[in-house]
Amino acid sequence: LAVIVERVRDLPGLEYDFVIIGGGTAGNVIANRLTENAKHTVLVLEAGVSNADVLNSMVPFFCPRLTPNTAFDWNYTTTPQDNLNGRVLAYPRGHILGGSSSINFMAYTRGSSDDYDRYARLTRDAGWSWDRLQPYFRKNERFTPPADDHNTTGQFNPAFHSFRGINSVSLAGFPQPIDGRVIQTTTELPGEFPFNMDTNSGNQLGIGWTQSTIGGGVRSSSATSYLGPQFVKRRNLHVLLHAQVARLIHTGSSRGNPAFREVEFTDGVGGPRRRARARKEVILSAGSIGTPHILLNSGIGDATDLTRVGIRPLVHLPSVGRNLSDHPFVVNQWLVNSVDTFETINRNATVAAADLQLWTQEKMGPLVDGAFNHNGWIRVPRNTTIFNKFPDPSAGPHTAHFEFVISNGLSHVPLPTNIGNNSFFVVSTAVLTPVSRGSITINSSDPFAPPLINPNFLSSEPDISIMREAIRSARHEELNEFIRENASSFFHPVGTAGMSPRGARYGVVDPDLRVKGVDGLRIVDASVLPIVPAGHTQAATYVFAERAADLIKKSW
Ligand SMILES: Cc1cc2nc3c(=O)[nH]c(=O)nc-3n(C[C@H](O)[C@H](O)[C@H](O)COP(=O)(O)OP(=O)(O)OC[C@H]3O[C@@H](n4cnc5c(N)ncnc54)[C@H](O)[C@@H]3O)c2cc1C
Repeated sequence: LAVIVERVRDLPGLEYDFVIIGGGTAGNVIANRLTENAKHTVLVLEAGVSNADVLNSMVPFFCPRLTPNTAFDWNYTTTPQDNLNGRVLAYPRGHILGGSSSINFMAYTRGSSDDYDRYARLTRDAGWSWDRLQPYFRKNERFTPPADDHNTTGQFNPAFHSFRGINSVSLAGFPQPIDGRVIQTTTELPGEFPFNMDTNSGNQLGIGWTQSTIGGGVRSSSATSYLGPQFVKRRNLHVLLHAQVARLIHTGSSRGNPAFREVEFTDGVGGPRRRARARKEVILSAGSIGTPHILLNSGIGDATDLTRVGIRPLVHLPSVGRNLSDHPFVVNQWLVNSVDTFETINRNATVAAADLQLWTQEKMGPLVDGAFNHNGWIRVPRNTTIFNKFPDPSAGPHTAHFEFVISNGLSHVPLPTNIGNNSFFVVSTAVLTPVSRGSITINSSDPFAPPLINPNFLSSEPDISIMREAIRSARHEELNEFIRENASSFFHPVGTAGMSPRGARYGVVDPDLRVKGVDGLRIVDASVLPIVPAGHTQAATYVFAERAADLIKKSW
């Protein structure tokens, strides 16, 4: 019996110890770790398609081709953004096994130690602190040589990395002509842009070499790693694709709380609805958009809001879908006279075909890397007046307020039509410590109608001030209007099913990730992070999932 199947008729049954909703970044970690114990049976319900043989998901340089508006994306859009001149933004999420780890830009960035220590403080659970999570970083990460096997001495610090985990991470495997100039800047302007040999050490500040979830020149996702060939042959693990979950079913009560141990889903795209049952727990891992959407569809959320759309409230949990935080992002580009930039590959079919042949035959050449070889993690200067008006929103002194993503050209295809034959140098900027909070809500009782996604970007003054500072340090003019006209998402939403201390009157899950006031249901994905870390969010998601797997195993 194949373990990854497309129809219910190919499953041995519909009752398992654990039913995991979403075969994404976190969901596949849980599936892997729980089935290490041969006695635990696990079913993963994934709405999206198979990742097998999806070339754009395998070839790192093709990552921008996976979103938006493809079969691998949920193709969500935001509500019109009041503070972005009313613009509606694409809001991609992976609709494919591996979830967003199969379509993301692969940057492996942990954030700062301060971020995790703040999670521990906010949840009153020291288990979420930087030090206590180190074993879980190590279980996740497998640091591997870059595709070109170059000498990486001085480009990362091995002391902070694991070479034995499951998910491959590597440095860039193809040199870009700008690499030397970026490093030269760190020696010429060490005050503003100091070099940091390893920005994943917990002290992230400075400019460093990008580490990415790539192994041997190929993307490493939760599907290729945690559901790799050595794991999917486990007889106690089943994965059902094209299974879109509509809602959780109330199955009586246990331990004094309503229990939700059944899941209603589609058997095939647009197919009939079926139900799966968990003897032990349902694990909701549908991501920062999918998870609150499914909770609301199931009657778990703000009772007044649910009643208004015709859904009977079963558990009044007003924080569901609130508290969305995401990084606003702006692409800043400069004309260059070089033609050895990304535009050449994206513009010239002959060059692209030769590069693809090199990748296919040898896993070498420019396609082995994603869209950047360097990132910078920077605090606004101490002498700015920004923090006279409002408190410093960062998690602590080792935490950046903004990020530089440094690219040898524009990575998105198709290229904008108004750039002619020009070539570019790109420093994108992101606010890492946003104060703005958005929401996921619904305006329909149809579980398959898309939710309303409002990241509410730049609705708080500190966010636009920090973005201004970020672009100023990358040298740009006419800043506010430029920002409102160009900012979009960095695709890092979290917090929509946030974790809070046990007994708190706000939040959606306890520090052991059980849904408050509910039995038989936990949430394990990026939605539980109460605040977005000062880093891209996959590393934190993987590490939270690794610890969550241990918490679940311990309780059974
Ligand atoms: C375009 C893009 C680029 C990004 N770039 C980076 C980057 O470079 N570095 C980085 O660290 N982070 C990046 N991120 C963010 C990072 O990928 C996410 O934070 C992380 O993968 C989230 O993991 P998750 O487990 O919470 O959700 P996901 O990985 O999205 O998993 C959720 C899964 O649940 C499934 N699902 C949802 N609803 C249902 C339903 N109703 N029924 C059944 N299944 C359902 C989805 O199909 C999906 O497979 C990027 C994200 C995007 C979208």
